[in-house]
Amino acid sequence: MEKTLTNINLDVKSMVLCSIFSALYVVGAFIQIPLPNSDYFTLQYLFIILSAMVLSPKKALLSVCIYLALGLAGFPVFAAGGGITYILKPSFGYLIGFAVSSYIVSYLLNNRNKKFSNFFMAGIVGFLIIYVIGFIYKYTALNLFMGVKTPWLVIFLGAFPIDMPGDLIATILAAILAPKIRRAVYADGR
Ligand SMILES: O=C(O)CCCC[C@@H]1SC[C@@H]2NC(=O)N[C@@H]21
Repeated sequence: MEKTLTNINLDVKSMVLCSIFSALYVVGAFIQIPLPNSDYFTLQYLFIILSAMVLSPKKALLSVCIYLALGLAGFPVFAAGGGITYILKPSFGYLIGFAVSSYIVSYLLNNRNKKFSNFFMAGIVGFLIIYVIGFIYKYTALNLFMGVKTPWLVIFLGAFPIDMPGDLIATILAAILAPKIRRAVYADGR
């Protein structure tokens, strides 16, 4: 299809947004409360879900991949630093979950009515993806890679009192903010 000036403008706009979100994941990782069992309450989740609600599936995934590449290359942009050995850390599963959920949440919203309930439901799917992948990885990392015997209940209870309620509130916040950001950014009502 022929590229019009408007198409190019929109593309530049979403690429800029994509980079802004990658930077926000870094900021989100710095705003944190360290918790037991290599867990951290951070604002990464809020920005991941928000970007998935605002960007197209490929752009949302790209913004997370840029972030992961920066961290794995050694920049201390994750909650506990960075570097290739970060893949052995118990919290790395959440980072994988960010990539998977960013694509799926955005995909679920494609061509959907942009009402709060659709944003919220898609966000809840993202929440479940991040926690399921995060928990399985954390269990494997602690029990197998690090040899620290940790039952599933301890993994679940570690995230239950602070992370999960915080991220449910973040999902609501993202579902409220996303339609407003989309209206401001996409003049074509996407
Ligand atoms: O090591 C990292 O950078 C990833 C940290 C991930 C923290 C997870 S995301 C889901 C849950 N909610 C939080 O606030 N913390 C955990």
